[in-house]
Amino acid sequence: MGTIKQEPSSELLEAEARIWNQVFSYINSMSLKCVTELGIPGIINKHGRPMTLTELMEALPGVDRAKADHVRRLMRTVVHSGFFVLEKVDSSDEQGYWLTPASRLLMEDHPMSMKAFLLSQLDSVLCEPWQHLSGWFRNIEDRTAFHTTHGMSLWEQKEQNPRFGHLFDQGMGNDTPMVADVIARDCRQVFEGLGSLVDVGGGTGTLAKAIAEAFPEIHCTVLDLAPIVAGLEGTRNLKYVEGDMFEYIPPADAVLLKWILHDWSDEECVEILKRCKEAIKSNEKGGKVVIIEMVVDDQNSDHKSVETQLLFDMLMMTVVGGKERNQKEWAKLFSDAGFTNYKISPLLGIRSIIEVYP
Ligand SMILES: C[S@@+](CC[C@H](N)C(=O)[O-])C[C@H]1O[C@@H](n2cnc3c(N)ncnc32)[C@H](O)[C@@H]1O
Ligand SMILES: O=c1cc(-c2ccc(O)c(O)c2)oc2c(O)c(O)ccc12
Repeated sequence: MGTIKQEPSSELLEAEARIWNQVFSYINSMSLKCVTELGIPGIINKHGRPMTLTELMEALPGVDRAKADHVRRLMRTVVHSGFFVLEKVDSSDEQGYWLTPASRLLMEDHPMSMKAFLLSQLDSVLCEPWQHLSGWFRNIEDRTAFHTTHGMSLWEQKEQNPRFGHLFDQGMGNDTPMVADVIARDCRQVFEGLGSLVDVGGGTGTLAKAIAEAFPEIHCTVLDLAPIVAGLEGTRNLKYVEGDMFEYIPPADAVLLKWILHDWSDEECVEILKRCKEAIKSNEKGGKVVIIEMVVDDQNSDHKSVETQLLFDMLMMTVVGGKERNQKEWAKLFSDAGFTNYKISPLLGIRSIIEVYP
């Protein structure tokens, strides 16, 4: 009697494939990092038309022609992920690599380049903490897995490791041109009519500078910690103030918080928001706080957007000890800090502009 061979069920095979796909998804990130480090988006752009593998090999500095087939396989992966397309090259049967909107943003000299963002996020300083996440869950001492890994906060690491510090600041800075563009074009009503604005935790002032230019009537102040703003020169309608947002925020018609509150716990956010409320209290129309952050929405948003928001939330938990919040969580913070009203405008992709009123 022959044995009956039991085929693995299709469900099992699907489960296996799902695990492979999830386990290897970091290879997508790292392949994209490699393509970016090799400068391939810029090389194809400079070429000006779809670029064959042979042409790419000729233009790639420091990569031996013997690696052509490896480059082809690398490119096949990032084409599959949607970062490049294969297009017919004029007057030949050959196909060449061409850019998509996403790979254009990885060119060094694109005005809204995200190259530094990619390189900073995939640096080993920020990847290593993920190896220690479960260890951190079992450890009640450390605020984050970043602490468990590096023995210090992200902000301390930036100071101690200038290579990483510079890379991280450049990566954060990558976000500003996109936000500044949307503010100046699609969100003018949020800033129009203000006489003064303080950008709390505004770093070296790239966003405040863009606002000061787009709205010449607004007097802008950048508040950040002393080491960040020391020695920076203002302009006619922009000045720098050193200080701690938990202590005191200078008075203004509006306070701007971009990517600040997601670094902090609910209790810390309420403290910051109370200082904001004091800062706007002398405004006769009541003033407002303008927050640029995500509002996590797992009910109405599409699957990919929610996934990106959840990944950001995990990043905040792991690197700084903050969190991304849903509408209910935001509403609670505002009411706990003594504000009476707020308006959420989802104008910035998966982020929103939240206007909060006393
Ligand atoms: C994640 S960065 C955001 C920077 C900028 N708003 C942006 O969106 O690019 C957080 C900023 O908060 C600043 N910061 C941290 N603690 C602060 C404090 N107690 N008072 C003022 N600024 C602070 C940091 O120096 C840093 O520039
Ligand atoms: O690791 C971080 C990365 C970023 C970041 C995200 C998307 C971008 O396009 C960008 O240019 C920077 O933002 C952070 C942040 O806002 C924090 O408060 C703390 C850590 C991070």
